[in-house]
Amino acid sequence: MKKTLQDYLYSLVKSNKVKLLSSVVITLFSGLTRGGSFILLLPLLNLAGITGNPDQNSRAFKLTKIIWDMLGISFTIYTCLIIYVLLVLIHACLGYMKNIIDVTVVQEYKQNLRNELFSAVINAEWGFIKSAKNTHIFNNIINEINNIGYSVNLVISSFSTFTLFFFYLSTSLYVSIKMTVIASLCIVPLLLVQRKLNNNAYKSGLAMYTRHESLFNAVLEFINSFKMAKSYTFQDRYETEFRKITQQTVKDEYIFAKISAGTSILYEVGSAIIVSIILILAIKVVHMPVVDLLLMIYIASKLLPTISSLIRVLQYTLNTLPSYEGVINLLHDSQKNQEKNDDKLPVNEFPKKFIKFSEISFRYDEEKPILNNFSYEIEVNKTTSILGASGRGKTTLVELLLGLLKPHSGKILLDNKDLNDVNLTDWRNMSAYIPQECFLFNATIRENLLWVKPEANEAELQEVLKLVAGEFVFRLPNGLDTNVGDQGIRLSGGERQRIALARALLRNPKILILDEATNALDISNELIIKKAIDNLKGKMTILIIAHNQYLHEGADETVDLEAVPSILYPE
Ligand SMILES: Nc1ncnc2c1ncn2[C@@H]1O[C@H](COP(=O)(O)OP(=O)(O)OP(=O)(O)O)[C@@H](O)[C@H]1O
Repeated sequence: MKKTLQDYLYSLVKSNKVKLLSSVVITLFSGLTRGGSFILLLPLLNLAGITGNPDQNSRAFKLTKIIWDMLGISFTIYTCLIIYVLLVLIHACLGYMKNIIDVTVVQEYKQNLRNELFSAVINAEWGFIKSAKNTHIFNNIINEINNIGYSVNLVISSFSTFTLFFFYLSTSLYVSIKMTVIASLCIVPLLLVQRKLNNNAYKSGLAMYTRHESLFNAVLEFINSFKMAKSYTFQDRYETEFRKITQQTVKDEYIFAKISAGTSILYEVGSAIIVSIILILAIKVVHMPVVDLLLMIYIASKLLPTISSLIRVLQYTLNTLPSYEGVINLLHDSQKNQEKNDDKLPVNEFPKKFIKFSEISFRYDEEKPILNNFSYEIEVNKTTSILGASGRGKTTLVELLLGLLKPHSGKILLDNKDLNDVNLTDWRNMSAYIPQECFLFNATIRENLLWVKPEANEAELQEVLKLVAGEFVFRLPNGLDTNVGDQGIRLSGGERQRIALARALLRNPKILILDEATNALDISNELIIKKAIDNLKGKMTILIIAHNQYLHEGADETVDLEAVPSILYPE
């Protein structure tokens, strides 16, 4: 906890040193002007005769007089009031500047952290992303960083409380060292009790972090399975589950509120006791002058709340520390699993002869090997069918070929280049992969198509749509400008697949991979797709995975994973 807190504060300081320093300097000046205006009140009371005749022994009076003499102005009630108003004006302007700087620091800190995390996640290996939980990534990027932002805001705002704390402390020391030491000793027991509350604040933050993820999970799972949930009439089940989580969230918040309120009580009562001790000692033992005694009480009544407010900032920071831990852990894990491309060989040309799986072994986990010493050679510009029962590893094979997954041993050769040594961006730019669940953005059909080739013209779009039986688009009232809804929900499954196929062809790939890409189509549309694929034969390398037999008809080669003895099938 202590180490993470240090790392968090260090990351904050490192994030924007100049602005943070400006904020501290402004806070210092702001504190001085505020303190100055407050100190002036006592000599003013003296000068007005409210606290009796000017008490020449009062330290506050002497200090003000020294400053007036240095400024070369006469020490009257009028000059005191003019300086007082001026100080308040400067204080307000500095406060305005500080607010602007603080907001910028918080927003820039959040923005940098969020950008860094997003970039690390998006550049991480597919194998890592596949094993991570979507809601974990989603919650950290969206929610937890906002949470950290609130804490950053509080930490920065506490600079002014810090300045005030040091100001009151030094004034208190100036007025009476003895009394200040006694008051400080009285605070020690409060700080000891406080430690336990701090630990509880961190633990409650951990519980809240887990709850946030459950909440995101519940919402996302419901959204993703909305149709199913409705058709199975499971709304009640979802609702009960959701209510349970929100109820637990309220409990977590309640626990932290209790910790925070407990701290307030501790310091409120503690302050009253300390002020009473100071009063008795100042009157009965030290025999302080009246003005200094008033000043001392005033300082104590101000100093103790600043300590209490600093402690509450610390507590809130500890409470949000699990958010920081979560974000940083995801960031580091993603960075450890980055796809490294910079030092790899560029792939300027598609392989001329073959793509070869050479003694490939792969498993997701130890007990479940998918491929074991698998070897196979795909001839370039040929059409290869990949056969095998469900769960045999057909998609895994394709993901290995695209470099999305890494084999545990063996090589994938592009002619004689090892896929491991080549630039994967170059390699993937030559391919078009249409997975089982084709993804469409919540945008128009045109925007979905242009995603792969922004410069494509209208004729190109129409051509690829015609190739894959996509003419239905032209009959839609808004044609290519029809919005497809979330994940293409406003289209039928078959229509979605045809758009995805058109998109793949628009890319003009060197290798086309169809992974159950037509399983939602009726026979007549599938025949049109088959004809389109037949027309592409010989022009590009094509891999077909399909449960439907006749899509494989006419393929140049067939790899039947059922018949490959070197494959250890999962049980
Ligand atoms: N991320 C993962 N973690 C663990 N096991 C996985 C993971 N992804 C896939 N598998 C397992 O690996 C095996 C092969 O999966 P794969 O998707 O490659 O099969 P497939 O032949 O394409 O199946 P289908 O025809 O049903 O799509 C399956 O048993 C699957 O459960």
